Amino acid sequence: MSISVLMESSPSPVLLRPSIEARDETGVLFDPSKLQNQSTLPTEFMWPRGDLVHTQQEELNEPLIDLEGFIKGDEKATAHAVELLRTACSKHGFFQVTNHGVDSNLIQAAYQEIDVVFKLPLDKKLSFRRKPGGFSGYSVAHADRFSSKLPWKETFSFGYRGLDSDASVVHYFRSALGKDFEHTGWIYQKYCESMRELSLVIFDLLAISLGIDRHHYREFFEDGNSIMRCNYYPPCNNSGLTLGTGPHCDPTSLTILHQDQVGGLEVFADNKWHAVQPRPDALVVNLGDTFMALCNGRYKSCLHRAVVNKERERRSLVYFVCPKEDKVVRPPQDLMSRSGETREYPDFTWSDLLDFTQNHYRADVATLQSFFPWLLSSNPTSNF
Ligand SMILES: C=C1C[C@]23C[C@H]1CC[C@H]2[C@]1(C)CCC[C@@](C)(C(=O)O)[C@H]1[C@@H]3C(=O)O
Ligand SMILES: O=C(O)CCC(=O)C(=O)O
Ligand SMILES: [Fe+2]
Repeated sequence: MSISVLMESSPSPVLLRPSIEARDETGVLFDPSKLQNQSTLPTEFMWPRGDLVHTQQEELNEPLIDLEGFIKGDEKATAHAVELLRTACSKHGFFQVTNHGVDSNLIQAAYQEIDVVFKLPLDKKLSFRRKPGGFSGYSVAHADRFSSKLPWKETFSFGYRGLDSDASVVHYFRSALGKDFEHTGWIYQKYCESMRELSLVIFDLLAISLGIDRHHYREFFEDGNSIMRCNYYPPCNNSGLTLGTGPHCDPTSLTILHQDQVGGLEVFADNKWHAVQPRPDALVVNLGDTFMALCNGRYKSCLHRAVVNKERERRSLVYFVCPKEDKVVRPPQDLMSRSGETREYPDFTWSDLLDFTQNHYRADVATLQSFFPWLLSSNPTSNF
């Protein structure tokens, strides 16, 4: 089968276009296995110079936060972790955690299953591709959504319902991929459960660091529905001209990411891009736009991107924590009343922001700035 990127008559770098069926005659699609052998880069994958600016050699002086003491209730270790977290979140919204309680065998198993999924024949992968407007499923370079600045990656995403008593991830794999994928489903079910548990620990630490009720964010997110995404970045002959994932802040609340040993994740801090060295024992944590709104901008949504590699394929496992769709996102009363701060952002729901990023706007460095005028114009009675 020959698949290449869908073309359209008037390419638009930012706006979404209506999704088009994979083999529409108006365009061409990409077959990822053929693409990586091409010597020239299709123009759809070229990124502007400004987005490709080089990485600093100096590593980011990011904190590595050991969670063991906090999880065990050790006061001194907690105070130390809180201090590191507060500084990092105020500066760039990025840190790594070790002794996080997620079984390293489970992480390894999740990588094996990534390979099971991405090595499937393309027509099988397309049978569970992302449906227009949704976020679950397989995607090649998001070529059905965008026409330029395509990311050099294949992705596979699915939802995870917290408080999940009916193994929704396993159900998804069984219904979308088939019953042969039940084992894969169970690995990701367990992976998401572990990530959820860890996210609640991190929310406790974030609340302590902001001086509010320790369980405030845990309670807010306990019934949330999160998104799990597996990223596969094929090697690229023209790695200097494209990006695996362009510069962006995650619109979600908290992102817990594991990258393989190839490396490629970069974080923007002190006005430069910094490579994040892969650490098999660590999980990368990014704050997203929704958390920034939940703490009235005290902490930053982390600006990051992923570069691609000339020789080696790369994988990452990303768990995006989201509130329950209809919950109102607003900073806690005790944060606001104590400081006398004014509100930085209007109220919104995750369902609105998700709709915005899946149907109206491609998430980037300025999603929130673009979201609020859109939200207010579609809902003029909003309370801001
Ligand atoms: C709600 C989401 C939209 C994206 C997946 C999750 C959180 C991160 C977003 C994303 C990764 C930011 C960069 C652009 C994007 C289109 C991508 O490259 O995948 C974004 C995701 C998406 O809209 O699918
Ligand atoms: O693959 C990576 O390291 C980064 C991916 C990412 O930022 C994302 O999926 O939102
Ligand atoms: Fe991201």
